[in-house]
Amino acid sequence: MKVFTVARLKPGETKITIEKNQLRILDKSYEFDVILDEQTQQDELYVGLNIGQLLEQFKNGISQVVFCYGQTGSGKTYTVNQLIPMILPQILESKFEISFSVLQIYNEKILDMLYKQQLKLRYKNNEFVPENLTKFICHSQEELVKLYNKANKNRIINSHQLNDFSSRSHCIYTFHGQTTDLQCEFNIVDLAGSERLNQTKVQQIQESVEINKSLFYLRQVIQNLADKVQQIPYRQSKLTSLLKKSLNGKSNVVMVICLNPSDDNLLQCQQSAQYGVKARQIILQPEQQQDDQQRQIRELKQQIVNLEQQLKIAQNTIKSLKQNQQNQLVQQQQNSIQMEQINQINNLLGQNKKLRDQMQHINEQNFALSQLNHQMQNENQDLRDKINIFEEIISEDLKKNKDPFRKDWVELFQGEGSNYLEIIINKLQYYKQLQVKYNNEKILLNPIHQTVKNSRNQRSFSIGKREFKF
Ligand SMILES: Nc1ncnc2c1ncn2[C@@H]1O[C@H](COP(=O)(O)OP(=O)(O)OP(=O)(O)O)[C@@H](O)[C@H]1O
Repeated sequence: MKVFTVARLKPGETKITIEKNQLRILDKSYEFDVILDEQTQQDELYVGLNIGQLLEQFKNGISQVVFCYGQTGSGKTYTVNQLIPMILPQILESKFEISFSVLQIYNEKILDMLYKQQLKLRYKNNEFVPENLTKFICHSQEELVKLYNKANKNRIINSHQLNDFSSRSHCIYTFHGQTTDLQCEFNIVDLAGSERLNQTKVQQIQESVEINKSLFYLRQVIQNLADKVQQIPYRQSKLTSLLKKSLNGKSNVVMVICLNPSDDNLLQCQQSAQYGVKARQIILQPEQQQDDQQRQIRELKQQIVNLEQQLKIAQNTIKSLKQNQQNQLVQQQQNSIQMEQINQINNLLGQNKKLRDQMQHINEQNFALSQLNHQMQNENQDLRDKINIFEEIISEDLKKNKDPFRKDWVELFQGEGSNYLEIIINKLQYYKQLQVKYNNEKILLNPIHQTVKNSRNQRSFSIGKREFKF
């Protein structure tokens, strides 16, 4: 897509001829997309400039810029004045919030036409922006008309030799469209007239020098854009700086070449037409402009949402960690209680084992004791039997007056003594020892009483109820 170029002829006698979209000026031909002759009416201007389509594109967020270029008195302001009233009612019929601003560049100074103040140019986000430019938000056509008239009233107009109502400044009318995420502009640029210096009064020379200088730089920018030169010298003038965003290829551009076709202006017409032809070579790729500020706000808002979500997750994590910590504490307490219980159980088991060992030992002792008891009882019984036998024998012997210490008794207790008395004493000692060993338990039925010595140094002992003295 290229810059759309339109040639518009001001009414008047002329030698310029039109063949389809070719303009013949003197010996040269110039091709345009559309040529509007001197008879063109306002509605035909609307169609010729394709305004309906420009407005549609604007409503889709694509910026538009219409330049009116030409020598002084060629009908630039006339064209702009026809154009803007046709745009006003329709531009409000969009999804955008519309605000309106007007600025002019006069002697390289930028002036706010709605607030009458000089503005500074600031380089921001790769663009030149007039600082503090007044933008009035408009909701009705009447508001827009009022502002438009106010701006025109403030515009610096000077009478000079060539045009009694010549505008000596470049003027940029801008409709700003803004949605939450898109911003676009519809710019109408009424350039100051190019003229030859020798045709101007001396006191207006400074104005003309500045105008011609800025138009020269604009021509240079357009030449470089057409030739696809990498470095475009936008910074050389306020005009080219401000038009950078319109000419950077992302906006749709319409160039209206206004021609005053009278005979003494034919060379000027050739220069202007040549300018249009050059502009027609510029390649454009119009696209929607994201509102960087809004985009940043949106991104920041999204970041806030993300951070809030992360915060929530972190809070939940902390909560569950605390819960876990508490659970762990409870678990630890339970574990220590369980450990204590286990230790107690182990202690009890240890004690139990000791007790069982003791029990086992006691059982073994009991078993040994019962065996010993059994053995003692047997021995006791044996002894009783022997004592009974002794008693019988002794009583028999006593009856028969026989010596009770007979040798045959000793045979009965073989190995336990050499005589009856020794045998009895040994047995008594043995039973004593057993009594001491087994805690004086009366496990023995001791029928034999201890021997004692009497005053006559007689020893006696008793067996059962009997007493023996010797
Ligand atoms: N198409 C047209 N039909 C009728 N009159 C026109 C037309 N174009 C321009 N004129 C008249 O020509 C005169 C100069 O036009 P205009 O002021 O628009 O020129 P200009 O290019 O803006 O000049 P300057 O650059 O000096 O401001 C005005 O009186 C205007 O009414």
